[in-house]
Amino acid sequence: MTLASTPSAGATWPSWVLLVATVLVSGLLIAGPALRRHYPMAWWLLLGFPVVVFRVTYTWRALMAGCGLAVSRRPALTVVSGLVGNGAPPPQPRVPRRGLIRPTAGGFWLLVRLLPGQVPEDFVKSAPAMAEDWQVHAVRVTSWKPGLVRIAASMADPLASPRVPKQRGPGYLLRVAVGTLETGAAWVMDLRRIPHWLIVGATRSGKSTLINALVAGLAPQPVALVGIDCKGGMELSLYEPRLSALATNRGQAVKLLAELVDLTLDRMTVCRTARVRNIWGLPEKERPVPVVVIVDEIAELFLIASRNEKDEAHAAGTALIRLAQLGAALGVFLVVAGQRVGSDLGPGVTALRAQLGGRVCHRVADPGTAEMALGDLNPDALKAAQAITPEQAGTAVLASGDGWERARSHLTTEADAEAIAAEYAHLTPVLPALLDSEK
Ligand SMILES: Nc1ncnc2c1ncn2[C@@H]1O[C@H](COP(=O)(O)OP(=O)(O)OP(=O)(O)O)[C@@H](O)[C@H]1O
Repeated sequence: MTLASTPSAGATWPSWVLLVATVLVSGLLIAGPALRRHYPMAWWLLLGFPVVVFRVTYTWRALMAGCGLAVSRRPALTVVSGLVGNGAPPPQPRVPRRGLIRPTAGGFWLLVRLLPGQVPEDFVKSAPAMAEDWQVHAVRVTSWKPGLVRIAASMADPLASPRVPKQRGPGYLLRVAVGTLETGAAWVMDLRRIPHWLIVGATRSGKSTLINALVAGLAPQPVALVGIDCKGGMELSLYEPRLSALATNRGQAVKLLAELVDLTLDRMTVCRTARVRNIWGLPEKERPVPVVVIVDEIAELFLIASRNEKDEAHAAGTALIRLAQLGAALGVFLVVAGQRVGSDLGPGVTALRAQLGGRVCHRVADPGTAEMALGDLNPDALKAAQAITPEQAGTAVLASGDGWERARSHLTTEADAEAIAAEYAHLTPVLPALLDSEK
């Protein structure tokens, strides 16, 4: 009995194999472009991914050796003395062991076990070489756990045309999907997890678009939105029907911030009386409405031109810092945006930054602003932020205590945000404590 599997040299392929292969290849040639357009994931899994797996497997050893990540098997002594192995071919160097290559929506990832003496940074340095060898858009290396690194590759820039998910209903309280992360996952600003945010970016970098997306997501929720826009309200007045209060110059801002501090202190008394540590511990009926304070152009609050302004700027800075310190537990959240944020705006800025745990850095005009936004949390993220080009408006580097990543906001135009604010104007909570400040 003969077992026909792989034809030996000189043997011809059975005609049915040739027929199936011809049908498959012609089918792919005809239906391929449509499959790729309409079912990109199926296309990627059927054709792109197997090719990539082959490429990674085939180049792994040479790549590791080329990047200096392979380790010689010879004991150091034999290398020095040349006593052993004379004439024999040298043993192959050891390369780091890799795990299964797993597909993601727009790329793949794998885990790699470090060899003795290696650290994750050795692999981070080799990421550009991996991207070149595997012909992918970018490779990111992150430390997985001691002894392991995670290598993630993306085939194309997922931020070039991010997919906008359909928003269904108001979603979770204080949680808004404002864009897409580099991994293809949703970029969610969750104010209950990270209550205060600093958003920086040069002019036309995408700050307002991000705030539009945030306001559009918060407008249908039972939250109060408060605006401080000292550029005469040019940016935030668009959402005025949905704002519980709006300050359009520094005098009003100082007053409004003082009232917000008072409101926070009142809530503190309520919590203390009820013996709970934050407003979330109160029964739902007694829980005060969460307040999200959006400050556009922080520099307008801090800039000083005369002695009189110095007192106002100081008062505004102190109130913001107090809100940031007390607010998270008492349902007051801060989103502070600015084009240029530096320590030259005054000592209050650095103190405030320390309280703003979430950082979003769009393209910036000066390295100092990127340093201010990211430097204290993730110095590695600085390079990524400085590489954002004007053509990539809306792209930003996000940093928090957990790490950093690139993301792009959904393009929410001013008209969209304005329409959403008008649609949900009836949900605007009335905050008696803020009624004194000019709306
Ligand atoms: N996420 C995005 N996707 C696509 N395009 C974007 C995105 N964000 C911004 N843009 C483009 O960049 C332009 C400027 O964005 P935006 O007004 O948000 O910048 P800005 O930083 O607020 O500028 P300024 O400080 O001058 O107000 C937008 O009109 C839009 O065309």
